[in-house]
Amino acid sequence: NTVKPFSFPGIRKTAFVAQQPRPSRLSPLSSRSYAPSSPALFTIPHTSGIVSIRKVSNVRFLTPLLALPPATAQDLGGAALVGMASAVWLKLWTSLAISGAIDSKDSRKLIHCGSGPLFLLCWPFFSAEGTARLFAAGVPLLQIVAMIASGLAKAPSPAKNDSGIRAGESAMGKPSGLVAAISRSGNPAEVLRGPLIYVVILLLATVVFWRESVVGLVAVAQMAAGDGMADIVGRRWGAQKWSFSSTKSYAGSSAFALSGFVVSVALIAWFNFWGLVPALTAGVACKVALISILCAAVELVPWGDDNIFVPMVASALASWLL
Ligand SMILES: Nc1ccn([C@@H]2O[C@H](COP(=O)(O)OP(=O)(O)OP(=O)(O)O)[C@@H](O)[C@H]2O)c(=O)n1
Ligand SMILES: C/C(=C\CO)CCC[C@H](C)CCC[C@H](C)CCCC(C)C
Repeated sequence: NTVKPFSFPGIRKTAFVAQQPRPSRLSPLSSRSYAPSSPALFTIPHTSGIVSIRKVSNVRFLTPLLALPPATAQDLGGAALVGMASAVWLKLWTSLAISGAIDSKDSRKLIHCGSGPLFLLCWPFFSAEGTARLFAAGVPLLQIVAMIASGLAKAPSPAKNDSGIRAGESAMGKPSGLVAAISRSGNPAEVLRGPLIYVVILLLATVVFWRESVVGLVAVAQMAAGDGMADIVGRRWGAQKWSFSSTKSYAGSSAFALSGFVVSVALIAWFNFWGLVPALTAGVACKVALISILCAAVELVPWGDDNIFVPMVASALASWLL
């Protein structure tokens, strides 16, 4: 690998892009090469023109990164940035849930809807090396460790104020930030169920599918956007229930199919933009629509965990149809 500097005219910044030889280790889909290179990850402010690698190495904090092979530096930097973005994302919803600005049910479902797709949106910023997926997988892995630590924490004692549950608190008392934002009742043990399974699925999608296949994209979109929106929409506008269910509504299932479809298609278009997957054709869009409808039907099944069954069925259907 070589490092090639280039400048953006008028922006007065220089980016360093790892110019990688077409990796033979990647799957046939990737090596078919839908794009020339990975995007620039680091931009280094400077005052004029193109800077040399020696000048950049004067930026102290970058020196250890520059000593690494460019692809490794890109993946390490990428994982650190995505990890930080993840912390900011969770902090945002946690603060809103704790302050009482939004209901913890909504913060939980908005985190559910957004985390998976946002994480996938970051995948193109990693290098084309075969090990890149392992660096990316470090983000859900660290999250799993944090969730196990929060989940094993002692449940807080019930709030002393019997007049009601204060904003940001629950029947279980005042839970920790993450627990407040992603558990239903404020019981830390709940983090070890649906939320933990969700992040394990993200980890598996990263390691197993990575960005060379649309299967992982579709599976995560159905689990995150589809299932999350079914709840958000169904709880508000889901008065008309399915005849066989007292909780699941037509509105919820329609929101599932529509959001699962829109987010799957958007992710495929994003990955195609970076040249990582083939262009979205009408045929592929129709198949994704069918997968979204079938996953919405799976969500109606009253047993099992949606965070397991939905991505399992979605990945099986996507592997078969796409
Ligand atoms: N097809 C669906 C799915 C969900 N809902 C609404 O969303 C709520 C929660 O549904 P669901 O996610 O299936 O319940 P749980 O799995 O128990 O909740 P969670 O995912 O938060 O664990 C339901 O009560 C219902 O109001 C709906 O109307 N139609
Ligand atoms: C509440 C959840 C599921 C319940 O059905 C989702 C839990 C999500 C995790 C707490 C957070 C996962 C973060 C991702 C690993 C990384 C997101 C990165 C992105 C850039 C925001």
